[in-house]
Amino acid sequence: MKLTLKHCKNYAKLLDAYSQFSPSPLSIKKFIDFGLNACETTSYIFLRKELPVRLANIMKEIALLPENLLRMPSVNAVHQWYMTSFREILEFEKMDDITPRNLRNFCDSIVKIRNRHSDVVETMAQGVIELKESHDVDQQTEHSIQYFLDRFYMSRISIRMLINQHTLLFGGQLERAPGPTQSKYIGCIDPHCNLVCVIKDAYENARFLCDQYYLDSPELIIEQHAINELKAESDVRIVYVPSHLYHMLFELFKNSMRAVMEYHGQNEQYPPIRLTISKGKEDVCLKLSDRGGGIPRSLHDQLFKYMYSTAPQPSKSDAHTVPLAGYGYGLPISRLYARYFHGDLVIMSCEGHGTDAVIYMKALSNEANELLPIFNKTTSKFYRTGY
Ligand SMILES: CS(=O)(=O)N1CCC(Oc2ccc(-c3c(C(=O)NC[C@H]4CC[C@H](C(=O)O)CC4)noc3-c3cc(Cl)c(O)cc3O)cc2)CC1
Repeated sequence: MKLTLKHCKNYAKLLDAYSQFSPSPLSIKKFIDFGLNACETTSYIFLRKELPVRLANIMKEIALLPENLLRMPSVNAVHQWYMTSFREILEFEKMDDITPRNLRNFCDSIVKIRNRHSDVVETMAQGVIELKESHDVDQQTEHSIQYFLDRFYMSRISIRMLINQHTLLFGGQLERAPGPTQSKYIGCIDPHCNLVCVIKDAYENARFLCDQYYLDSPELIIEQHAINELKAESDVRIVYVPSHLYHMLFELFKNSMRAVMEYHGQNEQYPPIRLTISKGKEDVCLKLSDRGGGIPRSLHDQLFKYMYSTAPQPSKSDAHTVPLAGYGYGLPISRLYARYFHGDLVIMSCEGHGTDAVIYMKALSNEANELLPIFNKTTSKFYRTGY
């Protein structure tokens, strides 16, 4: 649909209108309680407002990005995807009657939006590279980009969580096996997530890559400690989104394996990665400890940067020495997944020895609230002044 000037003015007004609302954070408990007695109409009425609110809040920040970045082809493409998705979802706010047809069209529409945005992370990374290759990037711009991308990817995690819950609960794609449903999940949430199962899955997949590249890999030793409930043989469980936890663990195992294999060279015996699971009253912690020689404290912040000011582009010729500065977004986005439900991901490295990486999660699902970026005057001020 061609956007006339009138349309653009209308959308600018709608963007302002929806960005005046703050996103409404949900806890894992609220997701579970709703999913146990799920009503599609209730979910539709909530989402047809909440999705445009969350889109509008982050779109206002996209508009505040440095001009040079906003003009990059890849960043412009992402901006267009957001405007198209915002326009499409608003169509449902205009509908008064709620019919099975409208509910089905809504489901189809949010699946289309999810698919449209599937390559946003890679496309934004390409936009940052386009900027670096065409402009000198000062420190203020780099800080603005770091600040924006943390908020932008957190917003994207939250929007995809809402879409996934609705489409998994009501999308009807999953053919239910006859008789009592086999799936214990509530949408993408596992109410009894066995941590050891997710840990072993992430470890085996990271180990496969490590074996392919280094022809060997460090072993994994797991210890579990939990107050009260843990009997000798049972595994620690938590109400969580296994795919989020897998993403974090896979990234951390890759980093530990790379450090250990690079630090110990052609050793016959590589020191194992030790993973400690602890469940307290407030926190569930997963600590990965490796003896990969660690990194200097001065480089800690580099690990979480989306943009490298100094590291050269890794040339194909020296592919065997994978630089500290990678070009993924694995670690910063893993930290966002941990923070999304009010947890955290912390790296503590001791140069000359090794690194501890700790994933903190909330033990109680009613405390695991979404952490959502909110557009307001303070946000705008940061983009203008940098603090
Ligand atoms: C942005 S990203 O998400 O895409 N990503 C971040 C991750 C990065 O890869 C890695 C991997 C491992 C390491 C690493 C080293 C290491 O490498 N030491 C040796 C260098 C010490 C400085 C030395 C120098 O002075 O430059 C040059 C050698 N030591 O300890 C770790 C380590 C890190 C994490 Cl986070 C961990 O969880 C476990 C670990 O053992 C660093 C970087 C790709 C990019």
